[in-house]
Amino acid sequence: MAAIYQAAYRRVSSLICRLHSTYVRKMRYLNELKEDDSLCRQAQTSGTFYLFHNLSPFLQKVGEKYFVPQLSAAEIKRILEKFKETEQWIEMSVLIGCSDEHVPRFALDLGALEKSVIESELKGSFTNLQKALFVVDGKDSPLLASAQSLLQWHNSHQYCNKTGQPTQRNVSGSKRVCHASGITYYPQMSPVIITLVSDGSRCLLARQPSFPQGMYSALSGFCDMGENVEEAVHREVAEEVGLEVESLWYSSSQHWPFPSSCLMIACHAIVRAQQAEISMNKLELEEARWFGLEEIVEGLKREPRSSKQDDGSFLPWFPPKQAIAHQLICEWVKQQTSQLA
Ligand SMILES: NC(=O)C1=CN([C@@H]2O[C@H](COP(=O)(O)OP(=O)(O)OC[C@H]3O[C@@H](n4cnc5c(N)ncnc54)[C@H](O)[C@@H]3O)[C@@H](O)[C@H]2O)C=CC1
Ligand SMILES: [Mg+2]
Repeated sequence: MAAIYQAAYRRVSSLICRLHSTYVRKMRYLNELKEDDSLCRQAQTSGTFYLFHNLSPFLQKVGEKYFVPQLSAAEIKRILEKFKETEQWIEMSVLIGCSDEHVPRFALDLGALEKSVIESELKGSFTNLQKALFVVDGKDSPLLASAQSLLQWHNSHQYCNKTGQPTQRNVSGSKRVCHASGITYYPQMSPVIITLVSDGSRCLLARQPSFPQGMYSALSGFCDMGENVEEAVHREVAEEVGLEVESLWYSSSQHWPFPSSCLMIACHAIVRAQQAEISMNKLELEEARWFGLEEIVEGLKREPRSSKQDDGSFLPWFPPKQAIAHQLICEWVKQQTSQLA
């Protein structure tokens, strides 16, 4: 009897497994790789690798386009042999995802090896992440950003905060453990709110002194300990421009690797048109002002290069489409235009 139940159970389980979508199977496989060291070690032999050098990703240029090559384990071994290094280096890679066909993807930083040798061998160049994110295909930039953030996290968490002893990573790189204290460290992100404030017909954009000339963006700020998203939006708007938010709603979120792993939580906020006088915090901002719809539409068309005028001043332009600030601004334009229609 028990055997009949077992057989029936196996049939139902395998049917459920087949019914699972490609996405669900992929996520379950990735989770297994994170947890199971021997499975992950085996996966490294059949996976593909994104290369980094001191946290700069490796890109290849074909014509005017930049690509992020995925190298096989065999190609990595060939490069390592050039340096008379062993394939043990592959163990320093971190798991960053997998294809729909379950080919795992890893990121590996070869920062200790001579950059120019790798570049000429693989015919490409290690490019600063800030530049790389804006020149590669849209689907590759989130992958590069999260891979670099994870590599950076490992670099800065080599030692236990409590004992000062070296921490040991698991094979996938999803955590580090201090065996002396038993503390497990997981990769961290800092929550940051980014808010496009509107008074109903205009939106508020600001400049930090570090921004490139002419660029304006939505207000942003790190969440304080214990704060929820709504409280952080209210506080940042009050702190930076002296306004009181009446209502707000969530738009979307984005992982942002600068300065190190932020989770950008994007919201729209409304302030009362009668109480919209800006009182700017000069310690944080260089300029903050209201923009009308027309000026925003013009600014969205403007390239950073074309923003400089003959008298040396700069016309306003906004963050590129890879930044969530851009999305907030486009959503506001859509909202305003639909109101006008
Ligand atoms: N993807 C996007 O569209 C945009 C992303 N950002 C990102 O948002 C982040 C935060 O924006 P800000 O307006 O500069 O923040 P902010 O208004 O909170 O000011 C930054 C200051 O906050 C303090 N701070 C508090 N917690 C911090 C933490 N965990 N890490 C670092 N500093 C902390 C520091 O004193 C720092 O100088 C920046 O890293 C920036 O790169 C900003 C605008 C657009
Ligand atoms: Mg700020």
